[in-house]
Amino acid sequence: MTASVNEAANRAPSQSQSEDQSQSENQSSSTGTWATERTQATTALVAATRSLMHAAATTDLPVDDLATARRAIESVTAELSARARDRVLRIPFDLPAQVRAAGPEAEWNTYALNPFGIPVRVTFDDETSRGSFVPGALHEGPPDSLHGGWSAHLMDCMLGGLVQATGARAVTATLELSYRHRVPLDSEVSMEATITRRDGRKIFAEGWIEHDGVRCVEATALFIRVDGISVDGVAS
Ligand SMILES: CCCCCCCCCCCCCCCC(=O)SCCNC(=O)CCNC(=O)[C@H](O)C(C)(C)COP(=O)(O)OP(=O)(O)OC[C@H]1O[C@@H](n2cnc3c(N)ncnc32)[C@H](O)[C@@H]1OP(=O)(O)O
Repeated sequence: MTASVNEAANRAPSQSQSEDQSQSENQSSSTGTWATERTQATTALVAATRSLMHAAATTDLPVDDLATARRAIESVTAELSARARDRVLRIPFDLPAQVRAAGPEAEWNTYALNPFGIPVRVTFDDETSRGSFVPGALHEGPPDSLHGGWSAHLMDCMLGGLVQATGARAVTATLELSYRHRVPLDSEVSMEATITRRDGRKIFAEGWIEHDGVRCVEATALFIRVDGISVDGVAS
């Protein structure tokens, strides 16, 4: 079951070669026909780009080699930009809900289509979600520690993704974090999110980031339902 959901999460729309591909891909997301070669290829390209970002920021090669590498990267950038969309590909809005419905073994791989976001493997169990990832050099704030802004990104994604997985069209109204301990780099951290209360359009949730049994970051958030707004997909 996990495999089939992940395959779906990594598949793309079927009209990848059409002139109007950007619109087709974004609009097809709510119909379940988005799974084709394009999203798989984009997922692989995004993963390679993430590795490139890490390598570019941490390389210790001689300076002359850096100029050579830069020219190679600029060449690939020009090639990819020859035909571009305005926005990144979006996942279907209901993908997290599909994963949640598939059971606690099924995984949602976040940010498969956007190298800027932190990719997290998320599982759902009723009104709780869990995820893990290994922060690295690109995520550093204080020395050897996760930047607090990335913690906020992670918590918003965990809590917001859980809300989305319950089928609610909602946006974050407030997100409050307590940074209790630094989050070290290069070591796996675990995360959890739970919906704690609903009150009309309001959905309250809380979550945390934990390392080695220590709860480093705690978050509470308020989401407001915006049911009148129709969305085909979301960029995560
Ligand atoms: C963005 C547009 C496209 C959306 C498409 C569909 C979305 C489905 C895709 C989801 C994808 C995942 C998303 C990931 C999480 C993000 O990253 S979301 C992005 C960050 N968040 C935003 O951009 C939200 C910006 N803010 C807003 O759009 C509006 O302020 C809100 C939150 C919708 C509220 O505006 P409103 O609908 O006019 O609500 P309003 O009637 O003023 O208030 C309703 C109630 O909420 C309370 N409330 C409202 N705001 C607050 C607040 N900040 N603090 C405390 N209470 C508040 C009010 O006091 C009121 O309470 P009651 O009086 O009923 O007790």
